[in-house]
Amino acid sequence: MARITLERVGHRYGHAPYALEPFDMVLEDGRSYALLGPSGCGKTTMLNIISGVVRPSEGRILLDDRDVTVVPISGRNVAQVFQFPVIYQSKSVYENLAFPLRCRRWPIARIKARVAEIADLLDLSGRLGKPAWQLTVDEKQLISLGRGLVRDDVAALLMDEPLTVIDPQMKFQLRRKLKAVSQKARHTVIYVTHDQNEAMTFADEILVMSAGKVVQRGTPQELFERPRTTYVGYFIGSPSMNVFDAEIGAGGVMIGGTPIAPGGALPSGLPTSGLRVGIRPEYASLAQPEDSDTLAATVVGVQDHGSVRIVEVAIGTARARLKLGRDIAPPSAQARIRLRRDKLCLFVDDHLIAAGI
Ligand SMILES: Nc1ncnc2c1ncn2[C@@H]1O[C@H](COP(=O)(O)OP(=O)(O)OP(=O)(O)O)[C@@H](O)[C@H]1O
Repeated sequence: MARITLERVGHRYGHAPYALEPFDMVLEDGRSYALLGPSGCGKTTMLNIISGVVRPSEGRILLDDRDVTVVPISGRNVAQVFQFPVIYQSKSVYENLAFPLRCRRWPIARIKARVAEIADLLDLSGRLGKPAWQLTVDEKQLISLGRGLVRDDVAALLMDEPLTVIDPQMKFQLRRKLKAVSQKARHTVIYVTHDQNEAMTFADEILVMSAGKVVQRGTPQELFERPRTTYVGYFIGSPSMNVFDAEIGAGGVMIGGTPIAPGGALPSGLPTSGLRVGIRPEYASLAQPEDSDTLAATVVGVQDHGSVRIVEVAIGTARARLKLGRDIAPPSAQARIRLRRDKLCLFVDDHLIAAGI
């Protein structure tokens, strides 16, 4: 496996604006990374630059200490799995899985053992003798995944939305298996997805992208607790972070004239405008009678999500959502809301300046 270094790598397609703005990044050997962001933000471009499908218009790429910027895909020793199955239809499942190993001239006994291991992991053991064309589309995609995983000597394993065609019931289980096998092999994995749950369960670190830039990288917990911008607050979490316009007054940070963290230590030199407060729906609750510094809210709607209820409220002109356990009775039309002050995020011009006040 390899450490991947991107030095001032940027890319434009022809004369178009940057699809990927020049940036520096090191992806550590043996870790798994998810590239997460909306359509068109540059995820696939970054993946293709790392694989060698796209030559960046600027910058250098290194696999460990080897500069591979102009080395084509065939010379980079990377495995790829795409959104849709890429397999040999006329070959058997066994032959499809064994093919990358035969190309590396592995001994037959070792090939058999490795194919058996991967087939077992992906529940393909009973179908090894079948021609691939006889399988369903999600079974074919399992073969593609198997072909990506079967070699344990690749520099990196690159996956572009690999579970798109997989049955939703199977996705969760498969994500766990993919993570287990890549951890065991100490693969350096880069996994492109739109789906934050997929990113959170699969990756050691998530790279959140927006408009050709990596706007934050971190563990799922770091992105959840300390989003560097309101964009990351909105993008990570379900429902997304509540963000309110706020002001500084005699009572400290205030929302619509109500102090929410009186006496809290505030960063010095706060501007008088552009201040916003973010709170995750998980950290907002219905206030108890003894709570002080609570916000008056009008309940707008309640959605039942099985194990939790999402309660939407209006606080002055702002809207917010709360995530309440089923053991908590849904509120009546008027409610008071408490925000956990240790979980408040303070943003100036949409950039985080303090978490917990
Ligand atoms: N071959 C190409 N030629 C010209 N422009 C391209 C090409 N491939 C991508 N782009 C443009 O580059 C930008 C980034 O695209 P990219 O496919 O990397 O984004 P993405 O985040 O992977 O999107 P999606 O999730 O929809 O696949 C987009 O504006 C896209 O239109």
